[in-house]
Amino acid sequence: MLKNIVWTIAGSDCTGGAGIQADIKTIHNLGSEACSVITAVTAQNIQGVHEINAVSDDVLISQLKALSEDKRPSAIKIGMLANKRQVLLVSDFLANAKQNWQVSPYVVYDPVAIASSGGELTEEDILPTIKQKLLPLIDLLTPNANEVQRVTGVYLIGWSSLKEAAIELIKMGVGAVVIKGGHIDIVDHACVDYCTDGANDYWLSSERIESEHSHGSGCTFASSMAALIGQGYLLRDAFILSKAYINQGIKGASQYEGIYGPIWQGQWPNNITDFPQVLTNDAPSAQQVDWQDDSKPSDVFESGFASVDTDKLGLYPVVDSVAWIERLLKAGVKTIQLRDKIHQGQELENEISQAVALGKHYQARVFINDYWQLAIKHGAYGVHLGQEDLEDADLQAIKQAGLRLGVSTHGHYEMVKIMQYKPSYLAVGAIFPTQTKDMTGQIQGVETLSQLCQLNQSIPMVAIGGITLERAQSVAATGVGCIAVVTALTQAENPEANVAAFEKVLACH
Ligand SMILES: Cc1ncc(COP(=O)(O)OP(=O)(O)O)c(N)n1
Ligand SMILES: Cc1ncsc1CCOP(=O)(O)O
Ligand SMILES: [Mg+2]
Repeated sequence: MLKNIVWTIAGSDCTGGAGIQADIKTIHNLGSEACSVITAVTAQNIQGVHEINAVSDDVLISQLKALSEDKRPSAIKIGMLANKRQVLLVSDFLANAKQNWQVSPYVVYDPVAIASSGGELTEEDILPTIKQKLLPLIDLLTPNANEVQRVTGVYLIGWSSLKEAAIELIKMGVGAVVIKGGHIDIVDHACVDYCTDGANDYWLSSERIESEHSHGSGCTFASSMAALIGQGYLLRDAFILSKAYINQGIKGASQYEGIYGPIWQGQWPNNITDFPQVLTNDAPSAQQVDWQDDSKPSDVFESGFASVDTDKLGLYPVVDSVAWIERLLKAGVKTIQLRDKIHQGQELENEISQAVALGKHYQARVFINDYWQLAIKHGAYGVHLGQEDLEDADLQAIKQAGLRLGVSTHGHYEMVKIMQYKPSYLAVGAIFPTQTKDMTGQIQGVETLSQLCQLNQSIPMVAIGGITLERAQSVAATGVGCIAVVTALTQAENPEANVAAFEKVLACH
């Protein structure tokens, strides 16, 4: 299989902990192919950088040219640029690539040299050239606190100042920003990172890990973002995965005890304890970091929602009428959802009450999609809510009424966010392209489903979207335990036979 190619344009760190060496290890270990363009050969050790040794313009250009011919990347990570000429050369190269290549590369810039412009990593002050030429070509900038302050002049003295600084950076032309929290001292016990593309904000918080081994963490983080976005992960998912990768790397670096050392560029992060918490306004983690003035603790986080009493919900048809509910319950289905997007008013209420009654009659788990008030009123087994539905729903009322709660998620970020609510199940979708609902940009694939199942071992999981009988085996092999389907039953020649066939596949896992 062809791997996704990622370039790193950066300086060599002879200790191997940062720079191009850290980038290559990260990109490779996260499953992409790493190509390198060396800007400088630094001589450094624990005491500091002794020499920069920028490569000549010709040497820089020849590397870019050679790789352009047959190793075009999906993403490029830029680190150390040693002087103004290098900034100009790389900017011209990127402008041309973005305009003329068939697939425009996603460019991540870790402005590692900015804080020391004219100092230990650059020959002269390169900041004005970077602002003028390079930043407008950058899709994602990953500065730390010092770099933010140097570029924007905004001092990070409260959480809102991160937003303020990011807006300034986006005005300078970058597509998105991650402000890394490692050097932000607004709170001392947590490390809070902020990501925005100007339209959406993502906040993560991890317990601060006290360590002497953080050399190379900025290079590693930016390379991880480039590798993951190059592989097709959304910004928010690359963000949380990269943060987990850094946490794993700092914890895993203990073999260098006693000296200032590099973080570990390990394998794919699949341990939930390495993942940060997603900050939401009402979550306990938000209180712990004094996140927003209006954030208030919510009781909803104190205990979980009612249990579905199994970790494998089996086949889960999602249907739009009482007639389908009755037919499939008769066929032996034990978990089913009424997803009625047509009826309203009294007709809708009648559908819901009949669906609930059928569930009781057949001793099956009937979930109601969207209409949580009517689900409570008619004593449904549970409700299923999407991400947007959650904003308006009274989760405490659903919990107090004893209803189970299922929630749709689309990737790592949303899954970790929703895990805080301890719902009765977590649905992941769409696994494959589907005709039933517009899921553009949200196709997860079996590999991501597998990663998510490995990460979340505490809440039952459901896979949905484009799952046919032929694909059921590969989905069930992820360990998901429940397959939700619409058309694989409602458009089947023999739905009853398909129910039995799906159940057979699921029973083997
Ligand atoms: C099991 C299951 N998973 C996901 C969905 C989608 O729910 P939602 O995101 O609320 O979208 P709509 O179904 O309302 O269009 C689901 N219904 N069931
Ligand atoms: C409701 C929903 N949510 C995510 S994908 C989807 C549709 C699944 O339908 P199908 O099984 O026909 O692909
Ligand atoms: Mg919904």
